[in-house]
Amino acid sequence: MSRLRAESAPVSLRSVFTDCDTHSTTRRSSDVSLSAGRLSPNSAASSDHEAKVTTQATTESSTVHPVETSQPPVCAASPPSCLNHIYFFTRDVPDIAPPANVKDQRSASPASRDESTSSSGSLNPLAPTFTPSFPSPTASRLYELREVPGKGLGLFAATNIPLGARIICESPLLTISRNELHLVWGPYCRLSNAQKKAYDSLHFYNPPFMKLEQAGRLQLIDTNDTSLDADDIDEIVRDHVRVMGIFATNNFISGPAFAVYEEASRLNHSCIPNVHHSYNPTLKKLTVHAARDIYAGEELLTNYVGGRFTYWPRKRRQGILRQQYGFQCACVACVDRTGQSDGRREVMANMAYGLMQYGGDRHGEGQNPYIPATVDAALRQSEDLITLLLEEGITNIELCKAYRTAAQEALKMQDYTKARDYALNEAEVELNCLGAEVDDLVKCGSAASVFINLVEHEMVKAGAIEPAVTPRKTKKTKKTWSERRKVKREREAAAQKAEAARS
Ligand SMILES: C[S@@+](CC[C@H](N)C(=O)[O-])C[C@H]1O[C@@H](n2cnc3c(N)ncnc32)[C@H](O)[C@@H]1O
Repeated sequence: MSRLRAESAPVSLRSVFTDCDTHSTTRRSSDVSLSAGRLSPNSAASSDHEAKVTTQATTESSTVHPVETSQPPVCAASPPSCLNHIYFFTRDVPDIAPPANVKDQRSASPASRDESTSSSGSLNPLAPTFTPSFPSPTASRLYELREVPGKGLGLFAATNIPLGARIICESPLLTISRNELHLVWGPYCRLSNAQKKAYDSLHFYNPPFMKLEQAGRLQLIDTNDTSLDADDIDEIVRDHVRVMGIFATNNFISGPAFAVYEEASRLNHSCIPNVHHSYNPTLKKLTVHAARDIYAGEELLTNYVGGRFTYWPRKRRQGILRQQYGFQCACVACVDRTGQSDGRREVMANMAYGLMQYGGDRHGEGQNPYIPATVDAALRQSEDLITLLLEEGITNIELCKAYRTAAQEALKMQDYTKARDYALNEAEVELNCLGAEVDDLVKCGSAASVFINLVEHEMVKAGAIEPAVTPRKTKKTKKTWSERRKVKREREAAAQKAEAARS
């Protein structure tokens, strides 16, 4: 997570949206969503809110990029990432670019489909309904902390958790405003004793590239205290290293800041996560949602390195995780020696990059067989990307982005029904990953609900649907799409509960 001088680091997720700077760090078009949004380990995954907007290819996890510099150390993880709501393909995605000798592997892809099945065949990406199969849980606490062999502590489902359920909604324990680890000491000293105890109990890792000891000593030079002897200095440096190392290993990108959480920082990593973490600027809390149905007893696993890292091959992902967090990932995707997972991810990277190039800067055109030649081909490629994501078990913000792209291409083809269906799927995934409080995305114009309105507007213009009857103006404001959806979900959950009680 932490690194020295993160500012110079690559982009963060947050920076994904240039023109929507409510949470400035979070969205900027040139970033892709990287990771979970932590500076360090965790930072990658989650500033989901941020992640949604970005491009798919460029992001980095905040934590993950070590910066070679002689500056004082900082948070590694941070660069920018926030994954939360940011998604979308933009133009600037060099990191995801396929190598120059890229070959068209579509035909080799396990999920490739032939032309005859392209839009409506058995791999129909419209099929998923994202409907949870468990009733809403009644337990007040959905998870418990347990030891996990080889991983330290981790969080486990204490009950069956349905897709989309909010598992954690937590305020930060310690926050710093920039990704510079030396900033952690001040806020740490201001914690209460109980908070310090909680902080000190979190996992400590000292990533060698962060040179934390050097950083601690530099901080002491600043104090210029001549009364300290060598032992005092060693002890103080050890304390600084511990406090910075804990932050580096446990922080999440949290809006414009970086924060460590008492509960969420216990989440371990998987490259095929079953939960999605994201900082919610409306709630000012980190939320963790079930990205699929999770059975009681399963470990809750988030992705420390989301965004563009999603598409990286196993070795590259593992390298980052080893460097930043000091562990060897042994998730299903990382132990797959058949090459299927890596093959899928490589094809997905090429497809995502080709779609971005198609929609924007066609740099390298002619060399990249994944730049679609027509709108129809772009639609099919985005559908294939969805299929591959689903096959790989990735049901988070990257999937949102892919649905949006498919919906946009369908709209260009004036296939309004399909455009709306994909937009609705995107909205489902958004709701499952982020919850209904996406005011920041609505404000930026990137929320799924905003896009659905646009699609419906186009449908009305084309005469495909009747215009909605304009309600008489009253003082009461109209419910947003996501609010209506939330109410519907609550009703469905209540009905399921009643049904479960009856049986
Ligand atoms: C944010 S902490 C997660 C909670 C931590 N396991 C604990 O005991 O508090 C990150 C650290 O957890 C461990 N970890 C996370 N995911 C892991 C995985 N998939 N395999 C092994 N260790 C993992 C690594 O030591 C990593 O530095």
